Amino acid sequence: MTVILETKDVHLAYGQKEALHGIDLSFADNSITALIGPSGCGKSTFLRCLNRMNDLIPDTTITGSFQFHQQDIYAPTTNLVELRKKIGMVFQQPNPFPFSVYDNVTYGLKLTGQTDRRFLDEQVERALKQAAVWNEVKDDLDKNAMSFSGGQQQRICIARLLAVQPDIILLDEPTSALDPISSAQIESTLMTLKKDYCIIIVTHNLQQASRIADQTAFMLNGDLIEFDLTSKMFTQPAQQATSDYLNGKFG
Ligand SMILES: Nc1ncnc2c1ncn2[C@@H]1O[C@H](COP(=O)(O)OP(=O)(O)OP(=O)(O)O)[C@@H](O)[C@H]1O
Repeated sequence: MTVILETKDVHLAYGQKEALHGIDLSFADNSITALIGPSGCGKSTFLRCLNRMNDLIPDTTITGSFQFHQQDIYAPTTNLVELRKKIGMVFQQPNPFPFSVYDNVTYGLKLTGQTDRRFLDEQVERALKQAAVWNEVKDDLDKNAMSFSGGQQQRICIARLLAVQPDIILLDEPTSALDPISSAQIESTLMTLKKDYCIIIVTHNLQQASRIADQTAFMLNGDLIEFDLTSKMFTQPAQQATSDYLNGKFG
């Protein structure tokens, strides 16, 4: 596995209040990393730093190093549209655009000027197959994406992101709004996708982290407490706080 994204000494403050106190993490290709920790510990804040979504929040100060391949994510020359194509994000609530499945999945490609219908058709099929939702929507590509179930909408959103060929997929509690069957389908989709992508997922569901993540990072009050192979952390955590959290003593 090759590390493609590395952060060092990441601090983030909302106004005067520091929410991240120096986070060092690295993320490898072809792997899933889970970010876990109690509510308010900074998981989503950290995740949003990785494709500069926090830039949209006023009065936010971010310092530290973010190396994606050999590129500094926060360099003034970074093209944010390109960055977010390479490091895409899936949110807690499925958020398809209120138009057809086809137009959702081709949205990013059309933004880059792609108009060749055959190419777009191929990409729609590829992305929906990769997101494991093709069989359920292939006869309804013209139907409004919002008319599908929550789980299907979430996989359509994953397909929308895959269409522009990202390197990294960020997911912020992607299954917490879904029923158990839809959640299991998303988990299985992610397990397949990790063969081709680097996946970073924020989850409150410890069983989900233990099922799908190769590495897990445990955060607490804006600090990174422990980062290790999931199999190791869940059986032999190095820190007492990790053990207490995994055993449900707080959180
Ligand atoms: N836009 C914002 N403005 C000000 N403070 C914020 C903002 N977003 C988050 N915070 C604060 O930053 C801290 C970390 O929040 P964050 O949402 O990153 O935690 P989290 O671990 O993802 O929590 P949860 O699991 O509940 O989603 C919290 O104290 C939160 O109140």
